[in-house]
Amino acid sequence: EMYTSMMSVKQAMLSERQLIGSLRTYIDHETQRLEDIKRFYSKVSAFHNGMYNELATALANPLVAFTLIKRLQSEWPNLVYSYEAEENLQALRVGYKQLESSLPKLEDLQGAAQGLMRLQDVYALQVEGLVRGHFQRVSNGNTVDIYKPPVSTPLSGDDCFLVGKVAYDVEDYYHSVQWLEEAVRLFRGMSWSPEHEGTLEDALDHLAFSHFKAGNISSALSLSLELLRRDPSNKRVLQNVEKYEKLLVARPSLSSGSVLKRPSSTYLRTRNAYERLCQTQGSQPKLYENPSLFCDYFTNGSPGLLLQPMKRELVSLQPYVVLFHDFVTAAEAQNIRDCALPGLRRSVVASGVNQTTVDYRISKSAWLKDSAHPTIIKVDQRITLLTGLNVQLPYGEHLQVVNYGIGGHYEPHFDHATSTSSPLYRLSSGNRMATFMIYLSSVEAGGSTAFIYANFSVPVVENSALFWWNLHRNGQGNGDTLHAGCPVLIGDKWVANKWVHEYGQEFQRRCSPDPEE
Ligand SMILES: O=C(O)CCC(=O)C(=O)O
Ligand SMILES: [Fe+2]
Repeated sequence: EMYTSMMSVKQAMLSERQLIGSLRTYIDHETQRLEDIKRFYSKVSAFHNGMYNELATALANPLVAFTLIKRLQSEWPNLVYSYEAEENLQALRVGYKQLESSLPKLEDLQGAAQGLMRLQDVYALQVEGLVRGHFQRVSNGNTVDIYKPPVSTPLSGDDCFLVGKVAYDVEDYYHSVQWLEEAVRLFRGMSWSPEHEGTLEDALDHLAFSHFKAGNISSALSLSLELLRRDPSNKRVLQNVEKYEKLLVARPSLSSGSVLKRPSSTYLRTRNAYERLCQTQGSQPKLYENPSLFCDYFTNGSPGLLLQPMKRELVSLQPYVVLFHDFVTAAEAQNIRDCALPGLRRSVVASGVNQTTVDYRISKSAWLKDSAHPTIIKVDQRITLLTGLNVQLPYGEHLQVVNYGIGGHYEPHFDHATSTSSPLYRLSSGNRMATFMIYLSSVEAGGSTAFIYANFSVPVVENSALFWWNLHRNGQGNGDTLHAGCPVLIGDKWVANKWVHEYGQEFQRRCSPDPEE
């Protein structure tokens, strides 16, 4: 599951570097082989050209006659039946096979394609722009760049074909139409390449069927006709053409089709708010107009913070959310990331009594014990100084370090358990009362933390930490803490979560029967 973490994507890059090496060797050997063949060709053809008029005299020379006979009996078959080409190819394949188990699998390609489509949706990016390597959105008729990459990476027709096909295979014709449209356009102006999976015919075929499923019969028909011109013997396409023609005669209204809708998903109810908050990247003006929000230097009355108070930014009162700037140093963040690296595994979520992987959380994570590194102990102590909370097991969980992947995200969720059977209760120290989340990296674009019902989002601020209470003082979950990690548009996002449970904090956060507190 390479696509679920940028760290694994980096490993894929190293594998490709090795592959380039063996391909270089292959090219060199094959070039050498062809040069040898060319030399033989030149020698023999020069002989024939030079001897044309004096063939009989030439052959009178026994040396000439001998070399002719020798060439035909020995040199030609040596060349024609040479194994060199196969041997070169074999060496290339051996190099590839050695790496094969560490290369991305089909599920990685599919996951990466899904990641692209997620970015397309959440950030309202235009497919045409993406294909040209741009991250653009159309708003009020103007095309605006969400992010300008230093070098743009255009996609090929085959790239688009694969994304479109991933959508097609799950009957998501909203996306398949858009991506296959681009594939067809690009394939039309392109010649065949040996590394490609699809052809113009494949793309036309899939696009025509997608249009048909979307109710756009006239597009399905014209694409099928184009396909039939290229492949007149294809009976299936011929049948489709006849079917589409009949349909159009019977119901001419089917010519344009309905406007394609995005496939629905589990979080449809909050989708618009979620996406709006992700797109605004934390720049919600009303937040700064609220006079009850402030920034200060904060010690929490802890002597340990007197000399170096923490820069506190109150982000929201209801729910109570604060951002502590420069909570860790760059070196500490690095230590934590390095420690987590070997233990990164696909992130899971609670599902009933179990834990499972889901599309709505795309990342890898690792749990770090205090003993993993002195930095973890320091971070624990700092959290305690700032919040007064007891973060030792079982009152606090181990530190969970998360690395997001391609379009990696965590859709709207609660950190606390909303059912009594949740695995979160295994520590027997109550529910997750508070979240302390450290941003261990920056990102270039995307990746904000969005609070859906509370209507704000916090952009990733490297080395800072976000703190909030998940529970009301009466122990009930605070519905306003519904939050999400927006898809990472550009960058390598790392966070670390410290979850603090109810037990052990009795003297730090007083209880109250008031359901509002
Ligand atoms: O990555 C984020 O911004 C949010 C992560 C989160 O909510 C979580 O890990 O529970
Ligand atoms: Fe969370």
